[in-house]
Amino acid sequence: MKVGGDFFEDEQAQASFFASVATLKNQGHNVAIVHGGGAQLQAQLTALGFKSEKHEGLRISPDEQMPVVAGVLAGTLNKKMVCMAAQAGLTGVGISLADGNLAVCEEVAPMLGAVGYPHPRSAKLLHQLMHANLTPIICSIGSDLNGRLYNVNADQAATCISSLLYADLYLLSDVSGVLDEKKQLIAHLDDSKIQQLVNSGVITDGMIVKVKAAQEASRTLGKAVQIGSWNDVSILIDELHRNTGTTITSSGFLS
Ligand SMILES: Nc1ncnc2c1ncn2[C@@H]1O[C@H](COP(=O)(O)OP(=O)(O)O)[C@@H](O)[C@H]1O
Ligand SMILES: CC(=O)N[C@@H](CCC(=O)OP(=O)(O)O)C(=O)O
Repeated sequence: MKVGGDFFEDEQAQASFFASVATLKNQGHNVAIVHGGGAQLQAQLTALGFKSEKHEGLRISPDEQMPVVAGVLAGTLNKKMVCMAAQAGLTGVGISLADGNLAVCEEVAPMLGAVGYPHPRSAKLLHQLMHANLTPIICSIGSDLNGRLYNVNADQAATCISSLLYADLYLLSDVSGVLDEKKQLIAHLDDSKIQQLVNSGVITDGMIVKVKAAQEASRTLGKAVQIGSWNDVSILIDELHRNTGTTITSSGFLS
């Protein structure tokens, strides 16, 4: 499960999300959590006098800004997530994509600076943590084999983790799912419909990155991916595969 958007500003959502994760664990499901924090990172960069812009939903991240980027995402927010988990009775272990050889990053484009695309490497650490009844809480900071740190979009980080675990993927944000031009929830999207909605400007900004990450996960895993709200996560408990948001299926997906 991946949480992003205003999650860090909403204490009620945090409590109910982690309570739901605890219930899922008690029901015998293993859960790994990936988190974003773009809004909090933006606020910290601004407070420190850095200008920060996004290109097609990805934050341009000069290497000299990486201490702040990593400080917020892998530091403050990752540890806050571990504390929230503890309040729900879960023992979380906060890690990054760079830990345990989970992933190796590749620079996306020189003009974006240290923005990385994560290639999955080893699920060993995740399996060991979950086997020990610990909940992995993963931030979207990665590295390459030369030791350069990268800022990874958290939806892409979640896709990487789901493919390592062959796990069902839930991308949970502050919207109920993908919305149409009348702001109505779209129950199901496939490749051609996504392309159409992106071309017509109905899907924009961070949602473009999110649907593309969901498409990639659906293709790799051969199963549907959910885009929904962390507010609805408790509904998932009774029926894990119930769709409360938008279900994404991509070519190669076999039902
Ligand atoms: N068609 C759409 N449906 C829903 N949200 C959309 C759409 N197009 C753009 N958005 C925007 O995308 C945002 C979610 O993407 P993003 O902010 O990157 O989420 P997160 O931080 O959870 O990854 C929504 O809050 C909304 O402002
Ligand atoms: C490269 C890139 O764009 N990285 C993201 C990482 C955080 C993120 O994705 O947070 P949300 O899920 O809350 O949006 C960023 O800097 O905002």
